[in-house]
Amino acid sequence: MLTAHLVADIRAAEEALAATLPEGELMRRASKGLAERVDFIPAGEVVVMLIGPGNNGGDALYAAVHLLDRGVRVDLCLLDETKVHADGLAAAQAGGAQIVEEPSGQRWCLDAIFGIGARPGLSGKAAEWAEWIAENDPYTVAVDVPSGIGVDTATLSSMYVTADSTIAFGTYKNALLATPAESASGFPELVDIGLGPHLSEPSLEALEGDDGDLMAECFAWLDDPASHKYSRGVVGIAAGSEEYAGAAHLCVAGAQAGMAGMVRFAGSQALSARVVDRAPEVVAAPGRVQAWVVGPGGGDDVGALITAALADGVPVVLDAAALELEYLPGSFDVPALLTPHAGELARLLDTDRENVEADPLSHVTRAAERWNATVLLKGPRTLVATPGRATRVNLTGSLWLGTAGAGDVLAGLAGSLLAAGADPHDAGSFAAFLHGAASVHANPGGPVTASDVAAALPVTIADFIAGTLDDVRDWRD
Ligand SMILES: NC(=O)C1=CN([C@@H]2O[C@H](COP(=O)(O)OP(=O)(O)OC[C@H]3O[C@@H](n4cnc5c(N)ncnc54)[C@H](O)[C@@H]3O)[C@@H](O)[C@H]2O)[C@@H](O)CC1
Repeated sequence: MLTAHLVADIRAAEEALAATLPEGELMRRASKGLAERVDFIPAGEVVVMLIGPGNNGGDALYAAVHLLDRGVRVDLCLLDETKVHADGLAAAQAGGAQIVEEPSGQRWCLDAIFGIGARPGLSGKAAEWAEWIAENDPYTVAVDVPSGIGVDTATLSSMYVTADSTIAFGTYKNALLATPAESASGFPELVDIGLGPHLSEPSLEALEGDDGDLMAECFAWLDDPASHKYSRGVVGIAAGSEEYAGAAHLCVAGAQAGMAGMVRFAGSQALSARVVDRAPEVVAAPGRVQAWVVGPGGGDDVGALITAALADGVPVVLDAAALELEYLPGSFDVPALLTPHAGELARLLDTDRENVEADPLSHVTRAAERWNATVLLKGPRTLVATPGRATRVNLTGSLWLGTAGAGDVLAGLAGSLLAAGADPHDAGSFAAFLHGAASVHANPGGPVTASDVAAALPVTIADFIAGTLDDVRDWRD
């Protein structure tokens, strides 16, 4: 699992660690790690380092010494000559770094204007440098975080640096993993400076390919050779309508590909007949379920279906047509997973889609607290927020997953994990992870249909549990 921490927690950890180390050791570790991570810059090339007033600039100045040692030339642009890491500057200059007035012509750039001490936005010289990067497109490496973005909020500002890669120290920051700020960080890499034992709970987590054992832990019956379809759980699907019959099929396909032992379908006689015709394993008779999925492609009866599902007192997944304010209780008293996209979440929170997209972390957290539920906000980096838990951000999948019906498959899959024993936070985040991974497996680098994704899920799940899943992260290089 990748983890990101808030600035205040990182500072506390750095303080605790620094107290156990010789003076300056942390910056030595950071700058050495930084220099190692940019070893692809060839000797003889010129790197321009944009140096701000704090320790972020200090990291780059000490890294300059390593680069100079191996024949890379270093130009330094100082944001403020009166506020610069003096010892770092002296070391870089002693190694042969030149101070230049402004960046011009260099093909390599290190953004060390601001690190975790940054306030969002850039002005004056820093803004001019960010414009120079945007116009001239040098290969840009951000030191710890790209300057100008909201480090904790993962928001963008009116002016910020867009990097090709970011070398982060100690832990990821929210801005390196969550949208929209992650788009400015390029490919983020981590340098271990020994912070781990001093870090508190993460603010953000991201599942990785080798986290299959975490998913397996959610399902006690996996260890029981005598488990049967009912011990695996029954998921009830109330999806589809005359107009959107396909949603019923896709939601059922997602549910069948998941962990539950049985799928029960609740719908009109005509729709039920179609579903069973296509998926003969589905039971279309009333009966007990361990979780309900309500809403994908839903029609006029969605309100009644939600009322019936909630009356069962079992966990629920509410998606699409079910995500109307009038249908939701003031606060859920059953485990609930809501799966809106940005537009649906905006409607629920009475705001605009643009506001949600500009600051998804705060909106998804607000909604989770407002309804005492898990909220899975679908998007290029799907977020799963639950009160009292670290929010999870999903890194699998690609833009090809933006296809009709993909959400129906996701809702069915999440319901299947919920019915099989996972809590809504795990069900939502593992479903998002598997859904993205399956889309990559189904056709790496090309178009997929929602049916392709559902079809690729069982093997993806097997690989994930076995720990043999290929890298399915989409760092969008
Ligand atoms: N604290 C430590 O022990 C370590 C810190 N490290 C580095 O230190 C960085 C943090 O250093 P600092 O706390 O000095 O903070 P920064 O280097 O991020 O700089 C903060 C300074 O910039 C100013 N500033 C911030 N945003 C601004 C804006 N938008 N416009 C104008 N001025 C702005 C602040 O007023 C402050 O003076 C980390 O990101 C990391 O690179 C690493 O060396 C690892 C160890």
